[in-house]
Amino acid sequence: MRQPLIMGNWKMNGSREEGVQLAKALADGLNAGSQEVAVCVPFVYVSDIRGALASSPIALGAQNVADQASGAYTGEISAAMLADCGVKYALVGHSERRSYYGDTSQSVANRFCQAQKQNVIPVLCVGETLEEREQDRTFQVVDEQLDAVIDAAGIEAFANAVIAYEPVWAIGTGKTASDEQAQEVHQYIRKRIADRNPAIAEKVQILYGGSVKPDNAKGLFAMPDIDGGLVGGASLDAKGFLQICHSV
Ligand SMILES: O=C[C@H](O)COP(=O)(O)O
Repeated sequence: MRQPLIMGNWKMNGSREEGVQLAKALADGLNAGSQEVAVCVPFVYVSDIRGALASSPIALGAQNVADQASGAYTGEISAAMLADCGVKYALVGHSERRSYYGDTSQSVANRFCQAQKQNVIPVLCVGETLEEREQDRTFQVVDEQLDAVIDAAGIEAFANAVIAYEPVWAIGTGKTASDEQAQEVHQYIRKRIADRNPAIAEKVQILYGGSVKPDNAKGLFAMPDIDGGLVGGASLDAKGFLQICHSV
């Protein structure tokens, strides 16, 4: 049985004070349940949010991690620095990183490996654009994004990683994949992992991301291969995010 995981991704939003208030509201409002909850916050607020979450089970995540261990890489944040600040998860390969900042499959694979070396759990984001879906290339795109990491890190690395399927056309658009559309790709990803290692496939959490809201979370999370959500916009509102967390 896989533990459900609900992860908020605050992206580049909010002030320090707003982040602390949001974290405190989540800590106060979260009912004990079977699910794990995490928030991926802006790097500069990691320590403040860590303080606000101190007495809660909510885990801390980062939105990216450097593809190198240390050195002259101006502006980058290493996995060791994240670990040092109590960060448990780091997103790698979010579509906004791939499309706006040129993160390649190779650099995503390097980020994944760097995170694992420091015991930060990488959350590998994969997903197709609308154009790719319309060209019937969804599975091919997901294969390429997954394989780059499997080739670099080895399939065993997925025993300690999370995958997030995020169709780019559903991110921040209000258009959610239907429960069945999302399940189809999640099942495909799990099968792809199972072809190499069935035990790891059974265990790996695969989250859905793309306009998850309080009113669609329950249906998505009820699908057999959807183990929770990576929630963007709706994670900025404590009441709505808590409703999503309580939907599993
Ligand atoms: O990381 C989260 C995803 O990009 C989804 O964002 P969204 O819930 O605003 O569509």
